[in-house]
Amino acid sequence: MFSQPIYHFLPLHRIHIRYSSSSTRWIARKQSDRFTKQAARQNYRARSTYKLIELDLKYKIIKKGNVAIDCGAAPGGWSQYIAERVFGEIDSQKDCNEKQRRTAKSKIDVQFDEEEVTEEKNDFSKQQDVQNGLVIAVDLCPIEPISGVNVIQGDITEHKTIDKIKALLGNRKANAIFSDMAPNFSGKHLVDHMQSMDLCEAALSLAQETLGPGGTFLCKFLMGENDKELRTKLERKFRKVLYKKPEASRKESSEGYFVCLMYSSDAE
Ligand SMILES: C[S@@+](CC[C@H](N)C(=O)[O-])C[C@H]1O[C@@H](n2cnc3c(N)ncnc32)[C@H](O)[C@@H]1O
Repeated sequence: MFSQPIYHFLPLHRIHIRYSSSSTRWIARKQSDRFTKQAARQNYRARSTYKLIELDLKYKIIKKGNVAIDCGAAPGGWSQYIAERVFGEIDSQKDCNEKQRRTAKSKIDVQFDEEEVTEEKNDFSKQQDVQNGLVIAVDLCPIEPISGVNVIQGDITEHKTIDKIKALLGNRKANAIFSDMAPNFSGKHLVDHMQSMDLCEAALSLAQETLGPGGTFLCKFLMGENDKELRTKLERKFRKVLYKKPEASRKESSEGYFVCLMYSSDAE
């Protein structure tokens, strides 16, 4: 008699979906999280945008007119913010957002400490202006268009993706390379850690091909036995390498970020 499932005829409030207790906790946590709410209010696609905002406010990574590459960019929160900085929307067209962002800044409560790096760090970026700005977002998954952002759907570990990035750069070098890439979680910490290390290596290899002198490299990694080795490698290429866990990064997550400042292609 019924060609469609019975719940099509029930009023919505009568439908009870059974969630497992871990899903219920996940939904509750997501709904109550202040960064999730803030992202919804400020139209950022991901709560993780506040990790980048905290690090950018602290280390002044992104400047108007910069060339920036965002690896593992989907759904696009980081790229939205990077584009706002690069094309200057935060200072001009989006006054309202700027006001909100100042609130975000005060809420994030960034402590400037002795590690703070001042304006002189990225001389290369001072030579550029807004018209020259270029933002490239790369991900395995599709990304809904973001104003001013060049999207490449591809795997960062593949040559053809690197070639597409280089084609967009032309003869320019990047001021900053970001990687918020994360593997598909297997649930086995060692496996996830090793895959995360591979993604960091792929992003670093991109940096070695495309980052200009004095440039910044910011990458997420899952902590584990090999992260010291990665850090040592980074220290050979960057004048300063800092480990950071931004406030928006969940305490229970094993992720951390390396903020690498002042790239030198000749260093070893
Ligand atoms: C945590 S999400 C990034 C969120 C993003 N920063 C934002 O603000 O919207 C991690 C992303 O890394 C991407 N990713 C993982 N491996 C990748 C690879 N080999 N190449 C490109 N992207 C990759 C995933 O598809 C996923 O979208």
